[in-house]
Amino acid sequence: MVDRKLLYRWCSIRVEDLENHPDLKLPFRLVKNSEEMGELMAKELAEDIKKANIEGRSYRAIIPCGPKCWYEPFAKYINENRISLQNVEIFHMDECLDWQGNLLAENDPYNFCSFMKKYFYGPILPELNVKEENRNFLRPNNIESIREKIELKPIDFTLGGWGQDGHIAYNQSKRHPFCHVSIEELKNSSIRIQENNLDTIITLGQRSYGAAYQFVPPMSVTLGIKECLSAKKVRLFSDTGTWKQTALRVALFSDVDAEYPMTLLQNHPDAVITATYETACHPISEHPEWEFKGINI
Ligand SMILES: N[C@@H]1[C@@H](O)[C@H](O)[C@@H](COP(=O)(O)O)O[C@@H]1O
Repeated sequence: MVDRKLLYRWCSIRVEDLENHPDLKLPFRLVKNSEEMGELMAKELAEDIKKANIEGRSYRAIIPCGPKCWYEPFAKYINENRISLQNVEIFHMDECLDWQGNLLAENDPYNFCSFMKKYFYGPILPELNVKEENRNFLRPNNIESIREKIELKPIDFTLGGWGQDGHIAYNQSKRHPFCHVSIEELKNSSIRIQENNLDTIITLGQRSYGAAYQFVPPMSVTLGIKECLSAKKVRLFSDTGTWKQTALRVALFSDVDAEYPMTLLQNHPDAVITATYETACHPISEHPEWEFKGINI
């Protein structure tokens, strides 16, 4: 469990001092805003695919539903530069489910598959687009076949975001009173269906529905940490501000800790975290006068 005194120290670092901070556990990039981040995400993935095309090899990527700022620039970059995605295989990292573990309604805002069809595949020119059979959406009934497909060949790139507890895909901190998950178990976690944590549901309700947590899907199917971190490159990005600020500090400065799954990125040979200025700020760093008993007094 994260030590509160350490957490206070990490959250006290001014945003201006984060990049190149001597205590960083892994590379960190700061970008101005969503626009700059979307362009960077789009270009990094597109250029990596272009390189694979030139080398004449197929390309496999795990991608998220959110951050959302990169879909439009990605399609634009692909279309304008005529980069073919015909040899690309995509694995979608997670999907939301209802309380019985079933898929959501097609137009539910948390139906990741519907969203990705519309905003990721939709604007890409048909002759360049990823083939239908290479679009791997996670569903409650295809866990084994997706697992086998992923194990078949290495993944080139994992592009992702993170959640309030530093979850990658939906690999949340396991807070069950009777079931404890060690760092090693978390690291080897694979595709599964699960109940989402209460704090995940509350924060999603707050950000999407004016705190109406009643509309937030309570379950999910997710790639495990094992699949997500199996990629040669892992790039996590966030532009969604306050609900990601503390997880970012923990990811950047904490030792590996199962309470914040993102800290496992430290064990990856080529992982980079990128955040917008707003996401990298922290209220504690802006208020050195705040007093917390037993922590700074
Ligand atoms: N489980 C999903 C992740 O797969 C996604 O990457 C993240 C993006 O969040 P945002 O849209 O705030 O960047 O949201 C949730 O945590």
